Amino acid sequence: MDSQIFSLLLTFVFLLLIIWFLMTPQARVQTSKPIKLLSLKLPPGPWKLPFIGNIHQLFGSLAHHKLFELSKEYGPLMHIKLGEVSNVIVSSPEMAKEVLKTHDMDFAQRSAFLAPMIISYGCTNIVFSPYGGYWRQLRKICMMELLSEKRVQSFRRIRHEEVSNFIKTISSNGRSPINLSRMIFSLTYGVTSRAAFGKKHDDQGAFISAIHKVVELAAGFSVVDMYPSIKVLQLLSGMRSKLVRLHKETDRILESIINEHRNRKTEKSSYEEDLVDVLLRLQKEGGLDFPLSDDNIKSVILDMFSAGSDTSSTVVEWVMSELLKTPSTMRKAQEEIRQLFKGRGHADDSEIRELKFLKSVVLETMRLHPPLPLVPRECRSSCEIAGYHIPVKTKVLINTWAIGRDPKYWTEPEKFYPERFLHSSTDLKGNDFEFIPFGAGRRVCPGITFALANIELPLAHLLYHFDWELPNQMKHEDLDMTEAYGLVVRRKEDLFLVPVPYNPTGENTFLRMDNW
Ligand code: HEM
Repeated sequence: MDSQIFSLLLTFVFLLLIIWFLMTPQARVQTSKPIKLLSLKLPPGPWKLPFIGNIHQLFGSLAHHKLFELSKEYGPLMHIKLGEVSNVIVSSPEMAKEVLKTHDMDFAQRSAFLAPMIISYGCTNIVFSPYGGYWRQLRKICMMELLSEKRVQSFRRIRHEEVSNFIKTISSNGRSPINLSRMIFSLTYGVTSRAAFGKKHDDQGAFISAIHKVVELAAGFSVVDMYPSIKVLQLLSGMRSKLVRLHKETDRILESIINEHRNRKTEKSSYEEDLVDVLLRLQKEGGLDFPLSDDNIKSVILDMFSAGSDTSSTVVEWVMSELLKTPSTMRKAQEEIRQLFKGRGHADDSEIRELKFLKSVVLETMRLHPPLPLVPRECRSSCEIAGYHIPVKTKVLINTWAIGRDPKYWTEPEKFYPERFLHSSTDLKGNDFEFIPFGAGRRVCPGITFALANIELPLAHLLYHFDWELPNQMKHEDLDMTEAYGLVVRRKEDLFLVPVPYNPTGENTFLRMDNW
């Protein structure tokens, strides 16, 4: 947990104790309800302090690190209490399989908390809507229409144009250090904006910055989410007003985009449709079990950005960081790409997909840096796992960061060694429980194809067109790999690098990208 959250927590713990004692006896009985559950055979866990539970045990480090450490002592199915909220932490492939496969139905839901309630129109988005008919319909729209293989392919031109501009911008910078992190995030948002809205919108900057803030606030570890019954905290912490402001901003922008699309005179072919077009068409056609409202459309579009952009960008950022740390692996990846691009300066998407070593590099990076290290679920109906009782409404966090480091499955788990994936047929859809960066089961990520296209293409070009150096003669081993706090775990410090153009034939290969 970062220092900002730590100081916020300390302030509020004191405040909370006062509020708790001032509460009526009736209300105190209510907050003591979850404590009663401890008399059942819950999974083991560290001793809980009154009122704060195990909050203090998450201080000093990021939650997924601390939880991994605790799981070594208490086991792969561990019970902790954060304020009022009961949490079960899953830290091994075996337990993940139990939760996400054997008991998939029981855990096919996420806990609603304040940020998605306010930002995503009362959790009517795909990510947070409760399991049931509404979610099933949205999910189907997602799989069949928005994120299907065919749709992702239809955005090929957009990806190529954006990557081409990205590479040209880097090359125009000469050999001075660039903030590669910022450029990667802006590239992914650019591609997503054009895929969702058809063009880069005038308000794109404001929209992206609002989404960034939403992702920051949506980790679910804020005081307001740990004490959901003490509503006054939402006001005292300023969280509610911050979220309401962000919601108004994103809603205003999405409203104007929807109106713009509605007022457009010309019809588009299905191949040219952007995501807003698709959703408006489905709204007009009807045929769903519920009328698709404008707010439903907005919440789905928000998902595409909030669930899709930072996650994909952060993988590219971590790949570049890991390759900078291990120059021999960087060279190996470059050799493979340079062989494929030889004489052309580019390659087809299908050829890039066949780059075995690049793929292994991406997988190994996601093993060590899963963008969502704690996959959130909720128990829908009480059940038994490994002989322990999991009460309904328990929050479940699957620690994919810990699972990717399980020494039973990974030799030298902390080592960045892409070769371990070279001859394996690793499945990303959640069938191999020792590697589940996209989750598993009914609520597995539906954006895998879209994500991989947005990761592999820019990476192949970054590695083909440039050699990379660290600024100020920094040594590779000194590159800081500290993670930042957030729902999506990025680098704490932006990645500044010096690009050295690679130009084997002496001609300008960047220009060739125009004919790509
Ligand atoms: C490297 C990139 C990405 C990673 C690592 C990632 C990871 C995840 C994970 C772990 C989940 C939760 C799965 C579970 O509960 O089992 C998830 C859900 C989701 N992801 Fe992704 N994701 C990525 C990219 C994307 C993209 C590009 C999109 C869309 C444009 C997307 C849309 C979604 C949605 C809508 C859900 C909610 C699914 C549901 O609840 O039914 N993701 N993602």
